[in-house]
Formats: sequence, C-alpha cells, structure tokens
Amino acid sequence: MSFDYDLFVIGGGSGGVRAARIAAGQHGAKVALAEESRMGGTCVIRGCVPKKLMVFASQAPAAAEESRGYGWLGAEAGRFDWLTFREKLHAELSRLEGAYRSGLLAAGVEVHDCRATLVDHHTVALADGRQVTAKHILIAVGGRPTLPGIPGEELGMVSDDLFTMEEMPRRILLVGGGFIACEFATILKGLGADTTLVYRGGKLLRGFDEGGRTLVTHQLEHIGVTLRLNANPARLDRDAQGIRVTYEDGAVEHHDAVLFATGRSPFTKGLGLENTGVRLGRRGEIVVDEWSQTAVPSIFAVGDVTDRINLTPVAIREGHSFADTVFGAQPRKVSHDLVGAAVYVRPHELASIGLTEEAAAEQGPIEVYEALFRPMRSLFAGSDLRAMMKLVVDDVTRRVLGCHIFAPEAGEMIQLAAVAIGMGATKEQFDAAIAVHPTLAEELVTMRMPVRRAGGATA
Ligand SMILES: Cc1cc2nc3c(=O)[nH]c(=O)nc-3n(C[C@H](O)[C@H](O)[C@H](O)COP(=O)(O)OP(=O)(O)OC[C@H]3O[C@@H](n4cnc5c(N)ncnc54)[C@H](O)[C@@H]3O)c2cc1C
Ligand SMILES: NC(=O)c1ccc[n+]([C@@H]2O[C@H](COP(=O)([O-])OP(=O)(O)OC[C@H]3O[C@@H](n4cnc5c(N)ncnc54)[C@H](O)[C@@H]3O)[C@@H](O)[C@H]2O)c1
Repeated sequence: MSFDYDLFVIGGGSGGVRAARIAAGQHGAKVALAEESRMGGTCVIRGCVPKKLMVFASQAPAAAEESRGYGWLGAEAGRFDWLTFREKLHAELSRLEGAYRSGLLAAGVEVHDCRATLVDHHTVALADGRQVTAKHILIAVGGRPTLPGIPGEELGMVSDDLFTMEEMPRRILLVGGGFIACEFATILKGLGADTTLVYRGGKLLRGFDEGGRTLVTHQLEHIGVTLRLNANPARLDRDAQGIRVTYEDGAVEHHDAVLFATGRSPFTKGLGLENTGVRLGRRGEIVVDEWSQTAVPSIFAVGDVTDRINLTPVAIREGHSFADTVFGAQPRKVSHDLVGAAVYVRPHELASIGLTEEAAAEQGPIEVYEALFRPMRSLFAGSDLRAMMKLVVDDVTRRVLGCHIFAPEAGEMIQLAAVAIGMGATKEQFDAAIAVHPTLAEELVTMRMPVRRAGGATA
C-alpha cells in the first residue's frame, strides 16, 4: 500500500516539531505537519517562554530594593508599562514562531496551517477539506487548561489569556497551588498587582520536597502575596465593584481578574480517535507504551497528550526518540525516572531532581544532608530569606537519589546536579569536588554530616 507521507504529525508544539524535524531532516522521511494555531505550541507561544520573560520583567522592584541595600540610595524600578512590554513580548514570540517554521521547512517538512483529525489508522482529514494518508501518524496535540466547574467561572481567565491582556489587573486572584499559580503569583505581584492566591490544600506545590514546599509558601507571603490556604472559591459573579468571589466558607472578596490555574488535561476532544482503536486512560490521556506507540501500531503519541511528565524537554525527548526509533533504525526509549524540574518563583526558585526525601525513605534507608542558610547576597541587602540545599542519599549504595534546591537560580544549578545524579554519583563523589567559592552551589559539595536518617532499618 502506498501513502502520501511516511509520517503525518498532528500538532506543531515541542514534541511534534522535534519529531517532524528529525524524521525528515536526519532520517530522510517524507513528513507533513498540521498546526491549527501558532507554530511552536504551548511552550513557545503561551507557556515557558513568555512566562520566563514575564518573570524577568517582574523582578525590577526587587532588584531596586536590593540595590538600596547595597548603598544605591533612592534606587527605584520606575513605572512598569504593560503595553510596552506586551508589544516587545509578542515581537519576540513571532520571531521564535518564525524560527520554528523555518526549521521545519529547512528539514523538508510540508506544513499545513490548519486543524487535522483522524479518519482511520492511516488517514488524516485537514480542515481545508483535503484528506491525506500516512504510513505513521504522530499525535502531539498537547493539553488545555481545566476549569473547576463552578458557577460564573467564565468570568475568569486561564494562563493563555495572561499574555494578551489589555491591561494589568489592579487586583487578581489566582486559583490553584501548582506550577502556574505559584509562578504567576510571583510575576503578577512583582508587576504591581494586588495578588491573592487561593489553594484548597495547606501547602503549595504538592509532589515537591516537603521542606521546599514550606519555603515557597513562606516566600510568597514574604513578597506580599495574600495566601488563602485550605479554601476554595464556590462561585464568581460580576457586580459594580468587579468580580465578586464567594468562597466555600461564605467569605466574599472582589477582584478585577481571576486566573484559574487548576491543571491541564490532554486535548483529544474532536480528534476523531473514535475512528481508530487508540485507547484513552482515566484522565483522558492517550495510552502509549514505552515506545510512545498507541494500541494502533501505525499511530504514536508524545508530549502532554500522553500525560506522562508534562514538561517541554520531556515532549522533545519523546518526539526525538520516536523519530530515531521508527525512521532512523536507532531504537530509543525515554526514561521518565530522572527528570529535573524548576518552579520559577522568585527571589528563590524551587528546583528538584530525583526522589523526594519522603519517597526515598519508602524505598530503604537514607541519609539526608541539608543546608538551610541566608545567602550572603540577600543577607547583606537586608533580607531574611533562607535558601535550602538538600541531598537525599541511599545509605547502602551511597548514591545521591535526589537533590532539592531553593535558592536564586536554582533551575540553573539543578541542571548541573542532574548530570552527576544521572551518572549515578555517590555522596562521596559530590564531596570530592573542590568547592567554587564564594557561591551558593558550594553547599552541595560541603555538607559533611547528615541532618537525619530515615527509611528502612535505620528509621
Ligand atoms: C503557562 C505555562 C508555563 C509552562 N512553563 C513550562 C516551563 O517553564 N518548563 C517546561 O518544561 N514546561 C513548561 N510548561 C509545559 C510545556 O509548555 C508543555 O509540557 C509542552 O509545551 C508540551 O508540548 P507538546 O508538544 O506536548 O504540546 P504543545 O506544545 O501544547 O503543542 C500542541 C500543539 O498542537 C496544536 N493542535 C492541537 N490539536 C490540533 C489539531 N487537531 N490539529 C492541528 N494542531 C493541533 C496546538 O495548537 C499546539 O500548538 C508550561 C505550560 C504552561 C501552560
Ligand atoms: N516551570 C515549569 O516547568 C512549569 C510551569 C508551568 C506549568 N508547567 C506544566 O503545566 C502543568 C499545568 O500547570 P498547573 O499549575 O495548571 O497544574 P498543576 O497540576 O501543577 O496544579 C494544579 C493545581 O490546581 C489545583 N486544583 C485542581 N483542580 C482544582 C479544583 N477543582 N478546585 C481548586 N483547585 C484545583 C490542584 O490542587 C493543584 O494545586 C503543570 O503540571 C506542569 O506540567 C510547568
């Protein structure tokens, strides 16, 4: 049977673009890709990139405050103009979008700027009316924000909307306690909004190291975010004072904007999966095996739509491995065991790789090495904020099982720790590195005594 293409990719985000480029450019496959919105997907257009640029923008008042602590009397950040920033931001996003598109074209990928749906195991329908066939189909359609299902929620916004706002809200409520709620609480507070975060639990960032979670929670309060923990909005209404938020406990507040950061789910609605034998899991995710292959041999899926670990580098690695395996005769599985992550709250970020102390202790005896300290730089400027460096060590093999950092630029530090931990480094090999002084990261190689032991026989 002959096909129009060797590979048809649905979705031009992190996973889809990488797979298409590698299959066509490196392995010579005939590839087409459909993208219904802007090339680059969530990360480039409405995720990691504009978010990180907003993190940078939001830090001017903190930098001015620190400068005053260093003797720059009267240092001020000035007045933030959202529309000036937004114009620059979108110019940058358009530049990146263009780079993604030209990368695809240079690799020989045919780009269809429209929605694509599945007709059968080898056929894709394009929104412009055409149908094309492919020997393999890759579904890389990502995820979409999930709303909590409360009355009046249509008055709120989701993270996509933040980057196109007409004006900065004066008062904003963020709903959720995960990545997006925490990062945007930092950003919006830094940009001058009166920011409240409501979370249904008692401690933010479930799943991260417990100590790190406590520190992030305190830091948000420290920078002036109003926290409402163990609370949940029950309904939103609009009145003359703005959006009226009624909480489950009956409390009422007014805000100019409400942002729902209550998670994302795989975007499989209307994709035509019912025309195939592709199976969906409980959370609506496409079920794949370790090769990213669905229950239908010709159809594969990567990235957020498979809801494994929903981060850009993971989607990219899955897409790359799929292309090498299927078109490059280089079978490569993706290990999801050791994936680093950073939450870009400021001034200290929280970054992690490997097991948390709690998870490691369930597996066997561990030692915990931890330094909690006030960094020289912020201490001098008058800040009391503490940083944390933590290593979780297997007491039998001496391997470092996890590293958790709460400090300025922790995301940058964890990237390097990830290399050592990925190579199976022991605590003694960390210690063998002579410190670079004076740095924050030197704590990672100078922690001599465990602060506690846990797990297994030593518990
Ligand atoms: C606010 C925010 C901040 C984030 N920050 C980070 C971060 O700092 N670091 C990090 O690692 N991750 C971050 N993420 C997560 C990251 O963006 C995602 O994990 C990543 O983009 C997933 O890539 P993907 O290829 O699976 O899907 P996506 O990038 O979502 O791409 C899917 C693409 O498919 C298109 N599409 C969907 N259906 C169809 C169809 N039927 N036909 C044609 N096209 C279709 C969509 O328009 C989209 O462009 C963030 C996410 C958000 C929302
Ligand atoms: N720095 C990064 O790498 C980064 C940044 C942003 C987003 N992301 C990715 O995007 C994903 C989505 O981010 P997110 O923050 O929306 O999701 P999340 O899963 O991190 O957090 C969702 C939060 O919403 C709460 N929640 C869920 N349903 C609720 C309900 N009905 N009512 C009240 N609260 C509810 C949860 O308890 C949780 O605190 C992340 O999981 C992550 O994979 C990564």
